[in-house]
Amino acid sequence: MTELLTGAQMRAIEMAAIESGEVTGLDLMERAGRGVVEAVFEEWPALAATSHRAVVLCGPGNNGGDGFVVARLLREWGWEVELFLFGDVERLPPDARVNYERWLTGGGTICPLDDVCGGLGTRTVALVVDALFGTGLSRPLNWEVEQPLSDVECWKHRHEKWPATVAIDLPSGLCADSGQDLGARLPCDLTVTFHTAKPGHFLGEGPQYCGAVRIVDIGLPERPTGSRRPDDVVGRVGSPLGLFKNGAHKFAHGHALVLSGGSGTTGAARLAARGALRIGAGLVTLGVPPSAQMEVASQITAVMLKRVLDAAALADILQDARINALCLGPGMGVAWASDMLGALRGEGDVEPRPTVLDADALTALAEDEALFAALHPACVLTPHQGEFARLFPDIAKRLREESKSGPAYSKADAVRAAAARAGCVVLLKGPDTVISDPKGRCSVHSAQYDRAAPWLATAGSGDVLAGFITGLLARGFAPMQAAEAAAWLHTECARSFGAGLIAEDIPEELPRVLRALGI
Ligand SMILES: NC(=O)C1=CN([C@@H]2O[C@H](COP(=O)(O)OP(=O)(O)OC[C@H]3O[C@@H](n4cnc5c(N)ncnc54)[C@H](O)[C@@H]3O)[C@@H](O)[C@H]2O)[C@@H](O)CC1
Ligand SMILES: Nc1ncnc2c1ncn2[C@@H]1O[C@H](COP(=O)(O)OP(=O)(O)O)[C@@H](O)[C@H]1O
Ligand SMILES: [K+]
Repeated sequence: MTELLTGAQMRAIEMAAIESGEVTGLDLMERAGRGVVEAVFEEWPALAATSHRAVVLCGPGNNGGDGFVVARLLREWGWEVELFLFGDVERLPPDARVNYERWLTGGGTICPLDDVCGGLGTRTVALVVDALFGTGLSRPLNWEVEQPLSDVECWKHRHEKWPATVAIDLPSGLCADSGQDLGARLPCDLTVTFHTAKPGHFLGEGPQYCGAVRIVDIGLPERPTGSRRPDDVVGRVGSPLGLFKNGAHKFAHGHALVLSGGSGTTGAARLAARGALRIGAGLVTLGVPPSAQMEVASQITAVMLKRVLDAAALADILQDARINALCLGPGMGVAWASDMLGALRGEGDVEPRPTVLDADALTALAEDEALFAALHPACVLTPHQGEFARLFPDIAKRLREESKSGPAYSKADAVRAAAARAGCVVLLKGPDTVISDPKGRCSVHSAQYDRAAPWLATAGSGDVLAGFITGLLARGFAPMQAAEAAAWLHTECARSFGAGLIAEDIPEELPRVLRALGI
C-alpha cells in the first residue's frame, strides 16, 4: 500500500525537511524541475534527440517556480522556449522569484499569460508545460486563467502536429486532494508529480486530465509512521499478494452463505456465490426462498442449496457456527432483503458474523433506521453511487457540491464519514473505488491508467465483487483487507480477460490471476 499525500501533508513534509537543514526549498525546486525534464525525455525520447520549441505557462506560486526551472533547463538543452506568466512578479514566493531571475539572467523573456493565444502563432511547438497551479490551488480558477487555458487547448487542436502536454504536479485547476475539477481546461498527456502521487490524480475528474502519472523522487524523507493516525492516511490499494502470504488471516476456508432472491431473480446471488467459491471459501451455500428452489437447483453444482422460508428459518440456519460469512442483497428485492436483515439483528441468539451488504440490502438499510443501527464492525457495505446517495444523502450532496475555497471535499472524505456513521467498512464502487473503515483508515483502488478496465461496468460485475469479499471474509480476512483485496482481484480478472467480458467470466478468470500472482 502506497500513501497518497494531500497538499497540506506535502507542504508539512517539505517544511520539516527545510527546517531540519537537510535541504533548501531551492534544492527541491531544482530537483522538481530537473525531474520533469527527465520524465519528459523518458516519455518522448524523440524530444531528447534534438532541440525543439516549447511553451511554458507559469503561475504565481512555487508550481510556477518549477516551471521557470524547466524553461531554463530546456533552453540549456538548446530549445527555443516561450514563457507566459500569470500573476504579479513582485508577489512570487522567494524560491520562485530566484528562478524567475535566473531565467531572465540566462536571456529568457516573459510574456503575460493573456497574450498566449496571439503569442503561439502557427509555428510548430513540440511541448506545452503547464506550471500554473499545483497543490496550492485554493479556489476555482476564474476566466483570467480559464480563458488562456481554453485557448491553448483549442490551439492544440488546430496545430498540425499535436504538441505533447506535461503538467507539473497537477493539471492546473484540478484539486490535489479530491480530483474535483475547479476550472481545469487543458487535459495533459503526462503529469509529473513529486515524492508520492496525490489523491486527486486518482479520484473524481483527475484521470481525465492527468494523462499518465509519473512520480519523481526529490529526496524528501518518508513520513515517520508514528506520526500518522488512521484517518491521516489515504492509501492506494496494490496487489494483495502480501495479504495472502503474511498470514494476516487465518488461512481458514470457512463456509459462506449467500442469500438469493425469488424465482427469476436468482442470477445475481448465483454470481456472488460462484465468486465466493472461486476466491477460496471452503463451502458456499445459497439460501433460497421456496419459489426459486427448482430454478437454483438446476443451475448449481459445487455450490450447495438451503431452503429459507422466512426470517425464523434463516435464524435457525445461522445457529450453525461454521457459517462464518454472509452475503445479502444481490437480486433479493428490497422486501425480502429487509426480512432477512431483520433476522441478523441479534434477536433469537443469532451471532453477528462478517456480512457483505450489497444492492437491495442497501436500499432496505436506507429505508429502515433500526436495520441501519444494527450494523456492526464486521459488516461491509458495497454501494455504487446511487445506493450511496440513498444511504447517506447529506454526505453525497456535499460530495456533489462544487467547492468555493480550500481543498474540495473528496470521495475519501465522504466514504470516511459514511463508514464512521455506519460503524463498519464502506466500499464505494466506481473506476475510483474508495474503501474506509469506521476509524478513518481509507484507501483508493484505481481501475484507471495502466489498470483501466472499463468493461467491468457490465451487469452483474458488482455481484461478483460482493461474492469475492464474502469469500475472503469466510477465509478469515479482516473486513477492510477483504474489501481491498477483492477490489484489486476483481479488476485484475477483468484486465486479464479483456474486452468482451461479462460478469460470469470474472470468477472463471480468477484461477489464472491467482496463479500469475503465485498464490
Ligand atoms: N511541497 C513540496 O514539497 C514541493 C512543491 N513544489 C511545487 O510547489 C507547488 C506548490 O506551490 P504553492 O504552494 O506555492 O502553490 P501553487 O504554485 O500551486 O499556487 C499557489 C498560488 O496560486 C494562488 N492561487 C491559488 N488558487 C488560485 C486561483 N484559483 N486563482 C488564482 N490564483 C490562485 C495562490 O494565491 C498562490 O499565489 C507544488 O505543486 C509543486 O509544483 C516543488 O517545487 C517541489 C517541492
Ligand atoms: N469504468 C469503470 N472501470 C472499472 N471498473 C468499473 C467501472 N465502472 C464500474 N466499475 C466496477 O464495476 C462494478 C459494477 O458494480 P455495480 O454498479 O454494482 O453493477 P451491477 O449491479 O450491475 O453488478 C463495480 O465493481 C465497479 O467498481
Ligand atoms: K500545474
